[in-house]
Amino acid sequence: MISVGAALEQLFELVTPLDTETVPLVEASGRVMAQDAIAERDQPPFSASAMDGYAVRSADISEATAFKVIGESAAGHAFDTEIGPNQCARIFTGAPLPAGADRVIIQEDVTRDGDTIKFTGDIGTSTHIRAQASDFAIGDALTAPRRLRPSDIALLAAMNVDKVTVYRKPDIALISTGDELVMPGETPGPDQIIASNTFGLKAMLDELGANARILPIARDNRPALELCFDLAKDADLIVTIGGASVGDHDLVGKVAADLGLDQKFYKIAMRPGKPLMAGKLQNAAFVGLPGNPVSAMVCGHVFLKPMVLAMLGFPAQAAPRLEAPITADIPANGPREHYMRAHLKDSQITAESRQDSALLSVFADANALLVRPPHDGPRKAGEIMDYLPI
Ligand SMILES: Nc1nc2c(c(=O)[nH]1)N[C@H]1C(S)=C(S)[C@@H](COP(=O)(O)OP(=O)(O)OC[C@H]3O[C@@H](n4cnc5c(N)ncnc54)[C@H](O)[C@@H]3O)O[C@H]1N2
Ligand code: MOO
Repeated sequence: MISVGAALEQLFELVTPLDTETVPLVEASGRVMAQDAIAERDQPPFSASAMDGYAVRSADISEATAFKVIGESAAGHAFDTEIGPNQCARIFTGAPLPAGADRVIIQEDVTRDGDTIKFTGDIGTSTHIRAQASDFAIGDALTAPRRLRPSDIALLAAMNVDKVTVYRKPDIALISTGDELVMPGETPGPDQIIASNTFGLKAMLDELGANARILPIARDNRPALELCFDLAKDADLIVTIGGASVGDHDLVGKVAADLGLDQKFYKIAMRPGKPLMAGKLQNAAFVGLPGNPVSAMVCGHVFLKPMVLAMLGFPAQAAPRLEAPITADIPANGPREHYMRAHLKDSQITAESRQDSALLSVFADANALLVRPPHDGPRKAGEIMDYLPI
């Protein structure tokens, strides 16, 4: 059995950043930018008023008691006459500052009588001006790789970038295996259960920016598995679930080998997740996950998510860990790195009392995986331990 870290290293060797595509800005949210986006203009493109008021020359302020209003600058309608001594222009928020003016007096501090304004009191010190390019300048870059958030989309729009080059979405084929499985919504026989893993994994991987496809369930026989592998052959990553262990009906490894799998490893020192296998199957990366529902999902967090991020151009690295004190004693760990289902609350972490890798209700209650190194000794309440947020 190899360690979790060694397994992850080998998994990273199976994937590379994918090719790119150009998408319209309206479809770019959540995608990972593959090329820097460059601002095509200054923002603001001119010095603009930040308030509604009057644009004046600050040099006049100490002397003059009254200013003559000679025109108006509104957003989208610049006033193109220079402001002279003791003159001003009516100005509105977002409007270009007329030549000559270098300060805006807000209208609350002014009385107006016809074309004349006077200050009513303390006008403060702010100029109420947004300088040209004070947000960003032409040529400024939003750098890749970057997962585009709504705030990035707004920035790109302001930069007048209407198309973005992003990494293609990883195409991931998810194959449940087992005679006992039916799809959600179907009527299971008395000895059957519902296939849950593919649905949980699809949700996890799609959220990360992949395009995960749930293939038909492969029954526990060679022709069925071969058919599903054939349906999956164009995928970037093929993930099987179940049939990975040592039972008589655990055929995934054997069938994949006969189809030409270049196997990198089988079995890792991890709990849950021991019977994990991986390799290259023709052009696709292949990962065979254990069937136990929590094992499959934990392996998704620990292995599949970092692989997908590497395909999306991010550095190949393990899922980042955080630290928190544990709320109760926990006994010594065995020889496998243990990813205990746990609940983080008020910055403290509590291992769930039941750790069976079949328990999806416990997994759904968990919001963290408490990580125990192999052979970790007993731990006391209050000790700081690593966890993965999930
Ligand atoms: N003698 C041994 N038995 C087992 C070992 C072992 O080392 N020696 N390892 C155990 C461990 S650890 C795991 S994990 C499981 C993994 O077994 P498989 O990958 O072969 O998975 P299956 O036997 O096909 O299924 C296990 C369990 O999960 C259910 N399952 C499978 N697929 C799905 C799915 N898509 N959705 C929901 N549930 C699924 C399946 O019905 C079984 O209950 O092996 C142990 N045994
Ligand atoms: O190690 Mo298995 O992956 O418990 O459930």
